[in-house]
Amino acid sequence: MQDSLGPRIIIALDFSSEASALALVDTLDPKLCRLKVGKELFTRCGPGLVRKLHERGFEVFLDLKFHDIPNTTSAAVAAAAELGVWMVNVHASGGQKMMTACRERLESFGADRPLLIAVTVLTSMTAGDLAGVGIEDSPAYQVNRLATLTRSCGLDGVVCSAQEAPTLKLEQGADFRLVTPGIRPASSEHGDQQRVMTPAAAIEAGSDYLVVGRPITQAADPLAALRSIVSEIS
Ligand SMILES: O=c1ccn([C@@H]2O[C@H](COP(=O)(O)O)[C@@H](O)[C@H]2O)c(=O)[nH]1
Repeated sequence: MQDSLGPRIIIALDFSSEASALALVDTLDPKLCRLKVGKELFTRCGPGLVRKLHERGFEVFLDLKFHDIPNTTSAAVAAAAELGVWMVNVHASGGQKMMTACRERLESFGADRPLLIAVTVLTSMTAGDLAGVGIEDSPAYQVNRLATLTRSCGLDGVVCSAQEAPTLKLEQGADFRLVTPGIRPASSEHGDQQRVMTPAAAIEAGSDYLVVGRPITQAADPLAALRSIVSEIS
């Protein structure tokens, strides 16, 4: 699906080496997808790998989920902006002062700044997992609470599951970006994901960007798996 949002699929490059990540990337087309670099690949390969993805024409979501004091976190998102990434994220549970500091720090990058979004409740978590960290509310309630805080700090959107997307689109507005992992084509195993949805249902629910990892990266033919998802949401 191509519209004003650009490619809606973000492939999670959860690989343990640059060689394995680039072997996949070199089969892909930047017109069909963006790429996500997360904690393992970035910790192993660093900013140089992000530059190689940029050289190949891909926009990069740097998914490091920063969570620290405002001074530290805002400096980290500025470093991501200097790297030229398309999107960067923090944890909404870092709170109002941390998120506001990050948003303000990115203002100096003007129109070239990355999109800044916040993680609400991880898609691997259930109500029971939330209770285990002292939150007795449902995932849907907690996601909406953190999304409201995120929007009030002026961020561009949140990471949530597609199951929460219909409520968030209504309550937070159409322009507030919803980035949804936990995407599972009907035939795919859920693995550690708990709050899941199929690609077509996620778009129908109001997701702006679908984060897809293993259903593509572990497929026998990753490009065919990507094309199948692009076709499903078109
Ligand atoms: O709530 C969240 C936040 C981030 N992720 C990340 O998305 C991908 C999902 O990969 P799959 O293989 O499709 O499960 C992965 O990189 C996570 O770190 C998430 O799943 N949920």
